[in-house]
Amino acid sequence: MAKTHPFHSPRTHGFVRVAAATPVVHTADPAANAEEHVALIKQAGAQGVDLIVFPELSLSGYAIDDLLMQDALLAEVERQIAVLAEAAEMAGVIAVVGAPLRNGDALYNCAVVLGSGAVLGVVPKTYLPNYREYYEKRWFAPAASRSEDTIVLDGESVDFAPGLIFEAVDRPGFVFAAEICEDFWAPQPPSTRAALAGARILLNLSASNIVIGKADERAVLCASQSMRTLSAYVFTASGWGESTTDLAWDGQATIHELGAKLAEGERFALESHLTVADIDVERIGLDRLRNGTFADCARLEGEPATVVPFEAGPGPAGDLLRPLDRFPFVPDDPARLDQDCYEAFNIQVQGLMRRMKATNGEKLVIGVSGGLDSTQALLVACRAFDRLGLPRTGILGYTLPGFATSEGTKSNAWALMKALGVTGAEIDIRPTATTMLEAIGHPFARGEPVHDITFENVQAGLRTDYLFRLANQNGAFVLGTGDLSELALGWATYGVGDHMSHYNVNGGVAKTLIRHLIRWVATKEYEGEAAAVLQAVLDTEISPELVPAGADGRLQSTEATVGPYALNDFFLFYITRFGLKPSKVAYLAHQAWKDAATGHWPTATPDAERVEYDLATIKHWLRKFLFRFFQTSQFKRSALPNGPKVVTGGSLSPRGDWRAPSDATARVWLDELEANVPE
Ligand SMILES: Nc1ncnc2c1ncn2[C@@H]1O[C@H](COP(=O)(O)OP(=O)(O)OC[C@H]2O[C@@H]([n+]3cccc(C(=O)O)c3)[C@H](O)[C@@H]2O)[C@@H](O)[C@H]1O
Ligand SMILES: Nc1ncnc2c1ncn2[C@@H]1O[C@H](COP(=O)(O)OP(=O)(O)OP(=O)(O)O)[C@@H](O)[C@H]1O
Ligand SMILES: NC(=O)CC[C@H](N)C(=O)O
Repeated sequence: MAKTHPFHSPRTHGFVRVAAATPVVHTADPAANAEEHVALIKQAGAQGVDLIVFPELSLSGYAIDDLLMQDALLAEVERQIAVLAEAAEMAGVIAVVGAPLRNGDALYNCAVVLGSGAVLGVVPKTYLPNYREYYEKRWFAPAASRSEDTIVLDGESVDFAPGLIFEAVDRPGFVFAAEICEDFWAPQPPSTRAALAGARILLNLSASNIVIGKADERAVLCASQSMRTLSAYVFTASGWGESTTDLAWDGQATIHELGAKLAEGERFALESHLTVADIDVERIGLDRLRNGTFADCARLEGEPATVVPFEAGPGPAGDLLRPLDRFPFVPDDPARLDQDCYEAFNIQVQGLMRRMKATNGEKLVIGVSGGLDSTQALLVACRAFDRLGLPRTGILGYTLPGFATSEGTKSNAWALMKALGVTGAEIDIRPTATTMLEAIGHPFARGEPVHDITFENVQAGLRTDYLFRLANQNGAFVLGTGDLSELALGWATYGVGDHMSHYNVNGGVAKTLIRHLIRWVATKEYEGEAAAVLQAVLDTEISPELVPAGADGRLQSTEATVGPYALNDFFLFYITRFGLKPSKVAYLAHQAWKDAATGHWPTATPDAERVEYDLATIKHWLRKFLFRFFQTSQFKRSALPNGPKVVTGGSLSPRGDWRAPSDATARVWLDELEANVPE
């Protein structure tokens, strides 16, 4: 399929490409500064940038003191604005530049928005710093003192006000506003109002001199402003060339979205350069949609804003320019992964401890298969018992071999129970299963190799039956093991089956994270025999082991049936956390997974798991996921045991993040996928 299909363009999926420009500054030389601007605007155009923003007073230089009062300088700035408007039009970008501009008898520190060969509007600075090293009130008037809401530039009258909103008429969600440096150090930055009025991209033109610790301060402000206002925040501060008479300038440039950093430029660089990223304005819109507090705040605190319409450029093409995790539930930054595992494990342990305490429980029952989920639940139980001061012998682990249980998993189960010091026991479920299969007249009981769903569920059901009765007999409760990914897929036997338990510690944890959690606990808490058996569990292929090996000797493989968990967890995150369209989920999955050699992998990902998926494979499994998730498995999620929410992607408990009817159809998602994802 030719890469010219609109599916392959970031623009189709609601991305806006922004550039934070860091030009070399020529002190008090507007013509030289304009040349730097033109070069960067051309570069941006060539990279498919939609919106480029320059630092504060970028046309004059910031630290020029009383030169700001010179007629020759101010007139030259006005002349160069016309030059830049033309350059922006030629490059097909919207440019926002910093300039000192006269209006009436006052001088304002302004953001000038240029598009379609003209000035679209001018935003004067609201908060002028006049403390410590800053003396802006000596030269500038604040926005609030203006007597006019328009300004005449190059013979044209345009809007002149803080909080102007610029909205693309041809690109839904491409709505931005600008503020100037000190503005966002104020307790109530103008950009907060702009966001409440609909702006999704907030720009900051800054001339923030650098002192030790300042870069972190700005990064915190950018992250928190983008998180609090559910927006993207683009910050660019003046760099090399600003006057060092009394201060120094590092040219920090960052792009944040919903609290996360998308891109960061080189600081203390000596060359003009761009920091570019694709902002997901569609996702910002969806997040605002589901977060009622944003709308409530807009009603309480919002003010009407002047909206300036504009025509956007053709938009970004080629690959997506933003960081994209292959595993949304497993960060590839080792420090972050360590923190996530610490939190996930402690959430699980706390959940269980509280339930043990509340029920005066001293024992629990768990089916130990030697697979990933029951291993993780067992590790959680051990930690909870240790912290409660209860002997681990109160954890009653049962290995319950059936018709397809392999020697490998059974011996792992036994080794695990022994190494962890819990009470182990084994009950062969085959005689009881045979009795049940006989009673219901199943052909397997007559010796026929019929391994259908009934055959599978008889075993899963009997295991559960045994565990619940053992719980009654021992004054214990049954610990559930099913994970978030299995809940998404309906990959559990309903009711009388592994779907049910008295308390489930894994229901909030995605399968891709469970693997890393086991690795994390193994490294932090265990050594010797226990660490070795945990590694053996990690090395075992995921299988329910309900159907005997085929003629080729291969065991039933879960991922061969439901698709790779790596992809399923990717789909799950973007569909439940943000409500993205299937075509966009497919696009993001393709960008993240199409090339195993690019991007980052979570540390400790085995080489064999460093795979790639082409678009056809992604579409195939996404189709299955959508059908399972939206159409066939909700009834299983509507009746779930208690258990803690763990990941930000959401829980699937009907008492938590996800409520849905159990009798819906997946049609709208399947149709959207077929219509918009090429074969
Ligand atoms: N919307 C709805 N509302 C109410 N009931 C609904 C329903 N849709 C189906 N049903 C009924 O539900 C039943 C089907 O559900 P269910 O009995 O669960 O059976 P089902 O989902 O067909 O089978 C369970 C699947 O989970 C797999 N499994 C089981 C155990 C462990 C693991 C694992 O690896 O962890 C995997 C197993 O391999 C099998 O593919 C049918 O009787 C059907 O009529
Ligand atoms: N042979 C077994 N012995 C004891 N319990 C079992 C056995 N097989 C399954 N179970 C119980 O049923 C649950 C679901 O079974 P399943 O095999 O699907 O999960 P798992 O092996 O723990 O992990 P995974 O789903 O990752 O393979 C298990 O977590 C376990 O509690
Ligand atoms: N130019 C400005 O508005 C600078 C003030 C800003 N608070 C800073 O610390 O850099």
